[in-house]
Amino acid sequence: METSRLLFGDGSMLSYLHLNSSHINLNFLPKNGSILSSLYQNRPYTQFLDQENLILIESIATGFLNSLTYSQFIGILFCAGIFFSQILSKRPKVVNAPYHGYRSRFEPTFFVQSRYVLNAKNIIASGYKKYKDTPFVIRRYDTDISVLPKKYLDEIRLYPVAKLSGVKAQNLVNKYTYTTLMIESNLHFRVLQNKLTPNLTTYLDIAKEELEYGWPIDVAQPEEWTEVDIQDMMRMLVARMSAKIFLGYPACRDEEWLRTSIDFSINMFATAFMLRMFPPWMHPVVAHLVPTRYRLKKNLRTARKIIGPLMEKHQKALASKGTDDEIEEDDTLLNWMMDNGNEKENKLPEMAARQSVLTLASIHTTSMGIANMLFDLCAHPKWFEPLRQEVIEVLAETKGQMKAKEWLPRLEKMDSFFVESQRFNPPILLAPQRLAVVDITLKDGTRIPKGTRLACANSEILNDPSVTPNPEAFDPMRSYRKRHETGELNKHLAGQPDKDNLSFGHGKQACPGRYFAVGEIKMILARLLLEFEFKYPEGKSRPKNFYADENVFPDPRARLMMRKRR
Ligand code: HEM
Repeated sequence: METSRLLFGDGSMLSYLHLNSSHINLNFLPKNGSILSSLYQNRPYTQFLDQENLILIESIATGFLNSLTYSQFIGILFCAGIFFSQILSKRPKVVNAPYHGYRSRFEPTFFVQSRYVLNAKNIIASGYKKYKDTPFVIRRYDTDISVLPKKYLDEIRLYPVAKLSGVKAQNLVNKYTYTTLMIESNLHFRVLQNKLTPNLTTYLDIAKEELEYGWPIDVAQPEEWTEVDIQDMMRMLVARMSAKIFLGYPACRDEEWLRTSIDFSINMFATAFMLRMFPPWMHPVVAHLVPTRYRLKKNLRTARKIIGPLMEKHQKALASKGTDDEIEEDDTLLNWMMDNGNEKENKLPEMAARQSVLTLASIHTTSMGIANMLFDLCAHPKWFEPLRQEVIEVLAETKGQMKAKEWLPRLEKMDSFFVESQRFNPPILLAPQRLAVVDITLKDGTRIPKGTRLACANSEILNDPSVTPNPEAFDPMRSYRKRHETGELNKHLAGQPDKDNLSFGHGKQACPGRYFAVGEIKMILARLLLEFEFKYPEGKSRPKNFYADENVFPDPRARLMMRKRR
């Protein structure tokens, strides 16, 4: 039988394991002495354990270890590693803030962290209810998160990114998901803030061209009621529209890029989620065992293959300016990034990774927003007609031209519906999230040590009766009424962060793509409402949301029935 040996102990004690293909055989030396007695000799424990007890404990331990297979043994070592590093790792928190989520004071932290994976909603909700106006701390595998009450938001938002960083608080385990570049430079943020948002309606019109192209391809066109995967359809449409504004033609028609941009987010999320379950010291090993990380690498290779020629083309176009052979090109965000990026940012691997990161931020969040609105409409079908009528009226007013500048602010009821749908289905339960880069003391003396993870319970704030009266009721015209009753027509709109609605984050670091997202969502929903009818399949109702830590998803198995409008 083939055996291998692992040396155990501290040299003075020669003990070794014989490992064969199935089970572990322990041969401890010295043979007659006991491993425990060797271990404990000259230690104070010997006062409490006589020789007989030590031998008994040793024989139980030896028997147990002998019964293990090699892989079980490694598994146990692995779990023990995780367990102890959870206990020993340094996890800064707001000073004096209580931990929340324990069932009893004897419950091991590892159990609380494990419960958080699927049960974050209940843990955050009960913490918010209990502590509301004071900070409390929740425990995730990889970190503790100090949840701040909203009274601190005005103060927090004034801190610059160098002191309270949103990007450093992202849960992407950057080193192993190739996203360190997001921390090193904010080109992806600047392009959205300085180019996309100031030219919002121009880019929405550009995106609309791609919507029209993709419509007959991605959206089923059934004459009779047909079951469809609406989430998949929406992802594809949004991926096209994003590709159009970021990369332009022909990349926006390249099936390989569209698939890659959708898959990248899934692989990134799955990789980061897996890694967060293990302590950082295990990441160099575990990262190699996570299959989605290999897919992520493949996605990045594809991104480089597709984006490389686009970058070359832009360089050539720049060189041709003012010559007789001037090269024409699309007005893309990639071009802006190249024109405004430094040498490092303009290197192909970095640019390709950054474009991929932008798809991560934009595609799934937006497509989930549309799918959720359709799920809510089917659950409350009386709202189909008012929203549809609004679209028809706006079309009539804008003489069917539907330029974004004109229709975007007019779809007020749809806007209000989205705000309510997002209240019930936030993409994340904790927003904004920040990492304290330095020690901070707030005006009331609250101390936030460097390294503390901070967040607000956005979903709980939105569902607080003091913010949203009768929060259990799905009342999609809440923000519409609020705006018209108070005359604050430019407030309470979707995508406008305020202290009571943190769905897109808060302050200067709030989502830089939010206005584009809202525009895209309205554009797609308007056309769906004009052309189709929707309902749930027989016997089905609104699908429940899924939770993974604080992230929220619609059930991926959920289906809708659709047919062309009659
Ligand atoms: C319904 C759709 C969307 C939702 C709910 C959403 C939500 C968010 C939230 C909550 C944040 C964190 C903000 C903070 O920490 O204060 C964020 C960040 C971000 N979002 Fe969005 N987002 C959406 C769509 C988009 C789109 C369409 C884009 C791009 C066009 C985009 C680009 C980004 C980027 C780049 C960041 C990270 C900024 C940074 O590096 O700090 N998002 N988003």
